[in-house]
Amino acid sequence: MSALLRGVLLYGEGEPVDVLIEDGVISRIGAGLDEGDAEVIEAQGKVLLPGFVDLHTHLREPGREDTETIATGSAAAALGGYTAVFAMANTDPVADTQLVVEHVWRKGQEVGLVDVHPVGAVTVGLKGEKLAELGTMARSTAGVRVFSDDGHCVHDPLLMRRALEYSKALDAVIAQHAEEPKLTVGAQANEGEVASRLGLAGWPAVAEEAIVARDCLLAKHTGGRLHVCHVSTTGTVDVLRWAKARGTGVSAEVTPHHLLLTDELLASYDPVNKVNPPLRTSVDVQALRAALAEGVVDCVATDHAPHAPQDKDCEWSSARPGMLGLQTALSVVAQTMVVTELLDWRGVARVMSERPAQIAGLPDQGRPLAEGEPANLALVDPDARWTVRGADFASISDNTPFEGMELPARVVLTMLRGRITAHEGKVCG
Ligand SMILES: NC(=O)N[C@@H](CC(=O)O)C(=O)O
Ligand SMILES: [Zn+2]
Ligand SMILES: [Zn+2]
Repeated sequence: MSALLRGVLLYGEGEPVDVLIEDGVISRIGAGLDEGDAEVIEAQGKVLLPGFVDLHTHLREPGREDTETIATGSAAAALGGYTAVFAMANTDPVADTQLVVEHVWRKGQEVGLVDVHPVGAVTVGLKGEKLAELGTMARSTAGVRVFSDDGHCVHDPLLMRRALEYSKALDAVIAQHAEEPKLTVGAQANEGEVASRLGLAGWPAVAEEAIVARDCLLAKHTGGRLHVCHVSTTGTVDVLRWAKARGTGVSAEVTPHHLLLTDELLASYDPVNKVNPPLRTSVDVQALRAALAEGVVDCVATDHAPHAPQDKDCEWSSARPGMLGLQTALSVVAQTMVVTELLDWRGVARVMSERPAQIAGLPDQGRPLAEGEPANLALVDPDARWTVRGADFASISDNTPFEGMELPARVVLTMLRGRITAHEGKVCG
């Protein structure tokens, strides 16, 4: 199978070129290439980027297939320009054994729209009491390299220390949901002026920052590798900058929603805006954007978190936290980082593809757009404008906080090892 992308801008730069894809790799790049028997895709003015890699996706299978499955989540990922996603371990049963991670891995392969890499739990049952069998999961067919109790914080410092020690031996990374549980009991919203006004119990920034600081010290002490999930506060950025300057093995992600939305939205009491960590202030949003541009925060991860209507269309306090992200990520990053000139398209490739692939140790993702490289690609229309409609998403759930918003830029084609997985808003294959 071969394809010729005609007239693309590599990373949105320079003169238009044609890109020939044969046998799963980029075989030629040049002007006016002969198509031979390749399928021609007219792509004048479109921006070609390496396929996106999401370090933080909730696919809900096994256990909550009423809200998302590996198949529907893979479809959403392909439509969003992703060629690899990391499926979080907070499923039912929890992905804390070889059996479950291999099940998720195999299902992802069967669906074949995106590489689904299972994240292994750090502790048995996400209970924070006993380390899971990290080595067994690492050596399994799934080859787990990212471990996380996401949804919960590994708050016991001794367990966190042991996990970081293991991460060295396994060439893995421990992805921490940084939330000191004693500081967030009953928390419903960012602690601050808005929460006080609305009468919602506060989730203070320090509950995140204290754990990030502690874990950076532990990562430095052990020589292990820490990844900080969904960074949401200005203080966390300061801690990360300090830790990186002293050579700590730490990386960090920010979600699209934390780059765009603030706690002012909570005035509507619409639980679609409830998420963990909570939406913060515009000061935090500005700090997160700057940190991503600077590289203090390494990458964007969606924290795509589908939820059933009964868990979202209810009272604020009983609603579950989480929001969809896969099909809006590129556009929200364009809105917050490209339109604002904080990043160019090469920068977008860095934060959505190259850095996440490096952090997770994926050798064939986030690669340069060059001859001989695997054809894992996302083609973006930089001039598109579109209106978000959750009901139109491939996800089973529709809990998008961006409903009705008009956003810039759109993924028009995604390719996994030379195979088209999504084209013009339709899933292929
Ligand atoms: N982000 C969320 O608000 N929810 C996530 C869990 C998590 O990422 O902590 C979920 O699984 O629903
Ligand atoms: Zn989390
Ligand atoms: Zn999550």
